[in-house]
Amino acid sequence: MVIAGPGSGKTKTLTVKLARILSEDVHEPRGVACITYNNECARELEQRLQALGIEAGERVFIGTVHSFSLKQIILPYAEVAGMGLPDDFQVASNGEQRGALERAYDRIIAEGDDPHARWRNQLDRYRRRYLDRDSPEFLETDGVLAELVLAYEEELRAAGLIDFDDMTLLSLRALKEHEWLREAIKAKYPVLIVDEYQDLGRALHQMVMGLCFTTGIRLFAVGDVDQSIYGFTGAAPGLLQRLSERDDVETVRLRLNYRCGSEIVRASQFALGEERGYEAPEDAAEGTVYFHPLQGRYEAQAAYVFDTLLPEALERHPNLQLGDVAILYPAAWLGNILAEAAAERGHATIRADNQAIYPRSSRLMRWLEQSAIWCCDGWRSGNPRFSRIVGEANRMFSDALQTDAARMEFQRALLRLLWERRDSTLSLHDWLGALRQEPLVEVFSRSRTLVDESEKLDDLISKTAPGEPHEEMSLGQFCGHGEGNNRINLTTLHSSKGREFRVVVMFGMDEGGIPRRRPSEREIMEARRLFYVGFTRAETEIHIVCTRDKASRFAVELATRLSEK
Ligand SMILES: Nc1ncnc2c1ncn2[C@@H]1O[C@H](COP(=O)(O)OP(=O)(O)OP(=O)(O)O)[C@@H](O)[C@H]1O
Repeated sequence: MVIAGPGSGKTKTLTVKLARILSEDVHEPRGVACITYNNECARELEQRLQALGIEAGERVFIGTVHSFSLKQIILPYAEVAGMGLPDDFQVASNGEQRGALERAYDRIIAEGDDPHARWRNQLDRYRRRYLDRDSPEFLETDGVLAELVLAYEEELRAAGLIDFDDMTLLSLRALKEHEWLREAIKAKYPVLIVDEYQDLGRALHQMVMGLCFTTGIRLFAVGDVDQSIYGFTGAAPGLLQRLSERDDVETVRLRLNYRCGSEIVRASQFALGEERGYEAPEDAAEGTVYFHPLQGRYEAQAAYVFDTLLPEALERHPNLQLGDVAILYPAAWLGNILAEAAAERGHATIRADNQAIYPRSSRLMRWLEQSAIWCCDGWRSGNPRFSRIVGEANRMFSDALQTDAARMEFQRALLRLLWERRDSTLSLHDWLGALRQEPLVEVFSRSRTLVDESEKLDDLISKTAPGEPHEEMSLGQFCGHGEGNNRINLTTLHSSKGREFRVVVMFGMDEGGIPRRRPSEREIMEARRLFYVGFTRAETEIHIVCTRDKASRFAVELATRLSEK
């Protein structure tokens, strides 16, 4: 287990280790399973592995704990493990989940309030917190919630559906019950690799305990308790600590931060409020921390970022490209203000938050971007290669493309379609529509797991339709073709995790935003870690933009401690 701070090379170590294990330790047909927090992290790992000459495929599973549960446990073993699912079960869409909650609410609570606003988060948290449905903790900690959870799960099951949390819960239950299932997983994947352990929650932790410490799968995990920012989704960073303290776990701690300039590394520990002894390597550049207490509304502050802060940074670093710059903010609505200000000045942006025109973390969307790049230029440059696009499709659509003949037919249809549309000026709407119509329609109709993803595609198709706000969007704009590395990154602090940029602007660093209004002790601690995660994305310059007189307590403390030196 590697426990280390930001920029210490955890992800780099993990990918190199994975590559070495695959080429030297684990021989065909066995492989390695690598579990990470979200699809964005999975893509990042796949790309880094590719740079080492390793394609994810038959022998390497890279994905979230949900996709591991679904693809490696539920789909192959639901029936023999007696999971009680119908043969043709489906993954519930958002609408179906809402329906199940409404029906469960009417059965159990029925007080006339909005079940989604009032109960959804509580329900999710309770389900992730208490995994064993027969345990006294589950049944007694909150009797009403326990009943609501049971009713909700019954409603889903009655409709032949499972949702995301079910994936891990059902898998965990089956693994606990059946030693043969654990042995089967071990036969296929004698090594399990886990990235971002601190954010993965109880279900994964219990899976790891069963698969690794009972069944004997080798474990390699990396994490950082200080970067735990998903408490609200059930992350429990204490589990990482507990694992590292076991006698049969060797824990390695890394001290150097290779990413950030030395001044930024030093300041980052003030941002966290803990002295961790992290340092930059001896030959590291210094890096600079800037504070910008501003007056006025966020619109005016955004104008300052684009008209003053950014031009000055570009002047200091003549080879800086806009793609090396990221603006981070605590909530997506601030991203709207920034996106508008950027557009008014003719800057292209890439947004990674839930207000983005489509969710960048979606696996299908990433695949569509890659296919679009192929149409714009990849068919000529080999970047990406068509075989890679097909490989990813085969993995993503594995439950719909089960035979060689089906895969071949899909590949032919896809190639024909993309080949005829090698033009970056095509309307995105038409391109997506054609893809949806031909190769994808079959896949979606045969798949039991892609309802959510197909809804995202349909949503994007309607947002780009004639008369809609994004009707002008071209294929090239969709995938950033021709803009090189010139799109400014706009992202929430949460989505900036794991990434790095030469210049980072932390925007809206105000009380009420980070932490939120009237925070609990726990929320203050998590907000501080979020502040720290954002801060440590910067290589060369970090800019804290805040409202004068309203600055976040974390920014104030940081400025005070830096001025004390
Ligand atoms: N031993 C090393 N020597 C030089 N550079 C390194 C070394 N290890 C990692 N790096 C570089 O440092 C940067 C940070 O590495 P990486 O992303 O793996 O860190 P991390 O620990 O996963 O960070 P975080 O937790 O903040 O996401 C990368 O640019 C990586 O290439």
